[in-house]
Amino acid sequence: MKIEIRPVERSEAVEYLKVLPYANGLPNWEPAPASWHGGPEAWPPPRTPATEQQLEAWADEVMADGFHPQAAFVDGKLVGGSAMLSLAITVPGPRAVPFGGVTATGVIATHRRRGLLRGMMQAMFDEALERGEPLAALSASEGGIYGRFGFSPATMRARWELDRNDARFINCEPSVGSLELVGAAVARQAWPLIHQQIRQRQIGELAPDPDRWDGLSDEAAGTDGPMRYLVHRDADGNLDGVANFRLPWSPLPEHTGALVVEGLLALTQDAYRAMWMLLTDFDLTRKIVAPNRPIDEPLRWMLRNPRAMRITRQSDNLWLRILDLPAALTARAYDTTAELTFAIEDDSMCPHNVGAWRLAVSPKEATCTRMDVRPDLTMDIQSLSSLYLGGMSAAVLAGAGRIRPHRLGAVKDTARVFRVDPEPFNTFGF
Ligand SMILES: CC(=O)SCCNC(=O)CCNC(=O)[C@H](O)C(C)(C)COP(=O)(O)OP(=O)(O)OC[C@H]1O[C@@H](n2cnc3c(N)ncnc32)[C@H](O)[C@@H]1OP(=O)(O)O
Repeated sequence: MKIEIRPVERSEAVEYLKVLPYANGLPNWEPAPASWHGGPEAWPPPRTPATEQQLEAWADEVMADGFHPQAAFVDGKLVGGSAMLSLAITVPGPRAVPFGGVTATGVIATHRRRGLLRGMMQAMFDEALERGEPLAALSASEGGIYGRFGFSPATMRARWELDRNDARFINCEPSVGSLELVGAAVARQAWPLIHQQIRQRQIGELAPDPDRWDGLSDEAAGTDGPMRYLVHRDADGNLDGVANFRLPWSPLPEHTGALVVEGLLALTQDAYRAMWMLLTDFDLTRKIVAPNRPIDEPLRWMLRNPRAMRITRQSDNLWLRILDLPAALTARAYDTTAELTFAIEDDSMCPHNVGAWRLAVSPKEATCTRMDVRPDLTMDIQSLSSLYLGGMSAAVLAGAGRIRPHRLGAVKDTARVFRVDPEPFNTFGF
């Protein structure tokens, strides 16, 4: 059996697409408990294979700038594919840092568990490092696969529910701006405009693809009905909030009357409050469901009864992988002045990260250099990747034995250096 891992050429792009589950109408995602989404069903797969015409159109996208596909060939036959997108993520500073986003991944069922994904992943890591991308990231289809490649959760998300009768606000003052229900054409303009400003301050947000919001439409989607769009304008008429919601129909009594908020971004507290006040008191609905929200949603603190907002699922969102340790750690900023010393003990896919490091930070600058004395703590590259955006607790990782301190106070110092507030969050994946 001869295995070859290499980038795809245009003449092979359709074959590459044909190994991907979604192009075959196969499941692309772990079957989530129904509670993850608004309705009674987990997100269904496309169910039917892509047509030759669709594959030809997608093949051009495979060769586009910024999309870096790799394929695995066994005895000359293309049996696996994966790709990295060159994107940017907002890290503490806030600053935009380039990263390689792993996407469009699959190996055909007859050729799995033979190391083909590992081979493609290594090739993609090496290429990302050559392009100067110090980080890789992904959304994991299954939680048990990607840790072995050095990825670890760096942002989280929550699904919550709130009964309409319990949605009583502490401050009910009317907004100084105005709300308007709009069509998809206005929403397609509002989302990029507002997201672009949010991305400049929200740690974890990603630069969108140019066509990210093209799919917003007024057409009905099965039993979900059409998506509805709400915008908020400030007192001068400038857009400062946007939300997408739907009112799905369900045959199950426990799911009827839900208003599902698929996305909501606000630039001001006034816009945030005004949009939630309308969405949580929509006539002829019973409860509000928000399936993809930050775990530190301010709405809870606006309610007279904060317990009424029930988190019904909390899960990992973006998984991060530090590829180039000193470049990554000096690309973000730090609020404090401190010196941390730590060792990374094992990183077979990026061996240049292994060893002892000294990270010296201040609000003005950060340096990260090798050292040869005993460091204050030892950790794996996954733990450092989870700490990087500032959303994970060093104490929890130490409690799990993933960070091993060699000095009293070393874990507390690590937490102080990396932690950010509010929690990192990304509104969408890739
Ligand atoms: C980021 C995204 O794109 S998410 C989409 C990912 N795609 C899918 O989930 C589609 C269905 N699955 C597949 O096509 C394949 O199983 C893939 C792509 C996930 C893995 O491809 P493979 O070539 O089988 O992986 P490979 O053999 O390199 O596995 C490397 C390691 O991961 C393990 N592994 C692979 N898949 C899984 C899995 N589904 N669950 C648990 N472990 C797994 C292997 O056992 C192996 O372990 P080892 O390092 O201890 O030897």
